[in-house]
Amino acid sequence: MASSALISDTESWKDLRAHVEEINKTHLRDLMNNNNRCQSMMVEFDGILIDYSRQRATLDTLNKLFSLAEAARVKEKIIRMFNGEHINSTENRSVLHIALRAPRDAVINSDGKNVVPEVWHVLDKIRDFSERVRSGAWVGATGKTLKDVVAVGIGGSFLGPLFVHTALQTEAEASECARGRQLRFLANVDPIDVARNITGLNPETTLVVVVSKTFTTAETMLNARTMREWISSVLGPLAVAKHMVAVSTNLKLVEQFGIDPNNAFAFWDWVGGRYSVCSAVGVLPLSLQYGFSIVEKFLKGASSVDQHFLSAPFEKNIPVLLGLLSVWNVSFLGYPARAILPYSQALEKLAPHIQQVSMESNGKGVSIDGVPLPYQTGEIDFGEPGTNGQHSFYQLIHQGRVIPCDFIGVVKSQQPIYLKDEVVNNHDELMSNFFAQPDALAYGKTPEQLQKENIPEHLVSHKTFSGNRPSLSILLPSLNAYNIGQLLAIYEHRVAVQGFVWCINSFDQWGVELGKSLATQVRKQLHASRKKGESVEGFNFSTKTLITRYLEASADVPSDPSTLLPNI
Ligand SMILES: O=P(O)(O)OC[C@H]1O[C@H](O)[C@H](O)[C@@H](O)[C@@H]1O
Repeated sequence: MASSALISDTESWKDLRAHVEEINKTHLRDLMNNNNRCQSMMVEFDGILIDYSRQRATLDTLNKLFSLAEAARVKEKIIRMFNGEHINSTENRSVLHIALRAPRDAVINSDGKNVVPEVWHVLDKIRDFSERVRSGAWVGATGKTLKDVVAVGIGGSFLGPLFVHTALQTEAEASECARGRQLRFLANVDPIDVARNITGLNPETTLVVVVSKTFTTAETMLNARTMREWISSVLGPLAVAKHMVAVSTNLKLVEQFGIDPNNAFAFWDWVGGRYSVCSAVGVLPLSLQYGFSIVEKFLKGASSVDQHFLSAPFEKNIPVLLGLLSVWNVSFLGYPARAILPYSQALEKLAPHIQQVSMESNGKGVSIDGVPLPYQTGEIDFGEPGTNGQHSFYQLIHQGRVIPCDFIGVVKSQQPIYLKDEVVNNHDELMSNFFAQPDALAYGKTPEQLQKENIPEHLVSHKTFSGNRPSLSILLPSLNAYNIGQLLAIYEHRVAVQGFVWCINSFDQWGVELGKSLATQVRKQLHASRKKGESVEGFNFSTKTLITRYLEASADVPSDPSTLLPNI
């Protein structure tokens, strides 16, 4: 395919389009009868088992998807990514989050320079710093150990670390290492988030980590100034040096903010924000909480999947298979959404993190060459842990819209409970649902079955399940730091594969800019109206009315600085 031609004009794409008719003739309950098909739709790597037999696909579909991958030059694009080529062309950058978790002796070049030694230089610095803080060798301004950490950051500088932290919190080894310590995340510029995060904390024993790739993000910088104020109002301005550190690619702005550059942890422009959890963005706060050796296991898990992604043939390549199946669901079967359903409370922040990774990466309107696309890219990701979701939105998934689901289960619970009078243990109960739901979606329930059960006639249609609803099952052996790293990398690379097939740039995010610049205009107006009494001008009727109402109705809100600190 020539670089400017559209993937949707290729024979492979057209072939898949035509193939939909074929697939529409078959119900999943019939496809599931073919054991050979099902067996070949299971793939295993490094302890992880993926079962995609409940996708509305046959082996023929898979072969056609492999042809599409060839037409889109997916293999070549993967290699270019690993080789550090500037595949993020609109920002003229490499995309090398894989280098963040590469072994110390690996060689990964960006712009002719091996980046691995720099990565390990920062990792060693984090190991050293986090050990000093945890052991009490580094103390706060009043000589007390810093046992609590508030990580200030938003978007990619927040969601990934929050996901990993939430997943590790109940893991036996990690929680033992975190004993007596707290890690909190301040993301939203909403003052309520400030209040919630500092309530119960003492500045004397708190370390604030300001995390921002650019160090210009409005919300993060305001929250960082608020935290600086919180510390210095109690401990004096000199205490900031002992109580605030930073993670950024922009070390100049870190220094201007007043954080000692020696206490700044660098990363690089070849790390996209939403792909940055394996950089100091995640590694620093997580090492402070759990110790570096736990976080190193997380990096190793991710690295193992990186190697698999680079080297496994497509037929056995988990991120490639999952990515191609997502393209099949979105672009050919026409399903615009995907539900991420972990049967593990520890994975409750997986869906919010993948939402950003996937939707910010692949929600694009033009090809990587800037050509408007005649097909939709990206999907609407959402999710909640099971079984909670079953009692909430699953009704729609079972009888309303068709939404391909990712079911994620874990063989060994982080916190097993065995009650002596119960038939099954608590984790078995959870997993019974994990195994049952995909079949309920795939098979459904026919009117004939209901009639045999003597269901009253007027309820038969209400109780009918059409079935034929696709899902895939991901079974992890356990949920430790290593497995969490594997899961992360599977999703990251899957998103990349989708973007490679759709021929978009999955590594920029121009779509977030417009709203930000309009907010700047509003911010100026709020300031001018409040301080100088200027009337609201330069907005459309609707926005002017709303802003005016806001200003008028909030005129009596006190502006005494002391009221900005928590009141709960
Ligand atoms: O890390 P920062 O530079 O503060 O950026 C934080 C976030 O804000 C931006 O608006 C982008 O949408 C995100 O991709 C990014 O992760």
